Amino acid sequence: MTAVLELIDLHKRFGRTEVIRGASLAVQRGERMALIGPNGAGKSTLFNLVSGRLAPDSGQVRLQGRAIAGKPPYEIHRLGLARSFQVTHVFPSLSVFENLRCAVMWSQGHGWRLLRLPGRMRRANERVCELLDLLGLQARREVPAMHLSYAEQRALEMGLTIAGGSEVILLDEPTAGMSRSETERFTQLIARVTEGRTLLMVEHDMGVVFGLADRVAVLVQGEVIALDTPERVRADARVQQAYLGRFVEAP
Ligand SMILES: Nc1ncnc2c1ncn2[C@@H]1O[C@H](COP(=O)(O)OP(=O)(O)OP(=O)(O)O)[C@@H](O)[C@H]1O
Repeated sequence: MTAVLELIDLHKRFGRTEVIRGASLAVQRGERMALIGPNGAGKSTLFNLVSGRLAPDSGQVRLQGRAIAGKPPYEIHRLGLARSFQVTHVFPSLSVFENLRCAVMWSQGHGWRLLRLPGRMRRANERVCELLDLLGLQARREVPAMHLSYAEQRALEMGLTIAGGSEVILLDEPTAGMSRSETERFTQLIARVTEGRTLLMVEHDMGVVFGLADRVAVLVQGEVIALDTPERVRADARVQQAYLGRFVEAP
């Protein structure tokens, strides 16, 4: 197996507090990995180090073998890593179609003027149609994003994340705020849109973790203390201790 994304001995401190303390893990090509850990463990910080929002104090991040730590987010995106955020980044007054087309254009490095070239416009529109089918949003394509339901907005956000066809997808709490039935549908959507890609996601919902993840990485106080299949991680005594036993409540 080939590691597509590698985190190697990462360290990051804010002031006097070391938040990431030698975190290492490798995500294999085509794997779906969940990153879990108690509140304040450093999950978002780790995502920020991988996606380029923060630079590590030491250590390295490798994307398809290439060192990316410290590069700006747009460059890391162009190299094949896309990240979603807990807060949605949609343009509220633009339609679903227009939002997706902006993301497709941006990922190809085109501005509006270049899109006027007929070939580019046609290719961008075709890609948007593929995305609408994949997301189940074809019937909602002309609706302004602000009129979508919460779950539809999250689906659109997912579309914006994958629009550029990145190999590696980072999802930050993709089902946060959803009802049980919305969560189940969205879990299926995540499985569909990440088919054939590599996924690393922060997720608190153990139903989603067990439904999607091939392996689970457990971050506690800035260190990866376990990295294994969901079942083995659930049985790990250190994980039980870190979660004060609550992890056993998983399905
Ligand atoms: N920019 C920052 N400046 C100072 N401290 C920070 C900064 N970002 C995060 N922290 C601190 O780092 C620690 C880890 O935060 P982080 O958000 O990465 O944890 P988390 O595992 O994502 O938590 P949660 O599950 O609650 O979202 C926390 O104590 C937080 O207060």
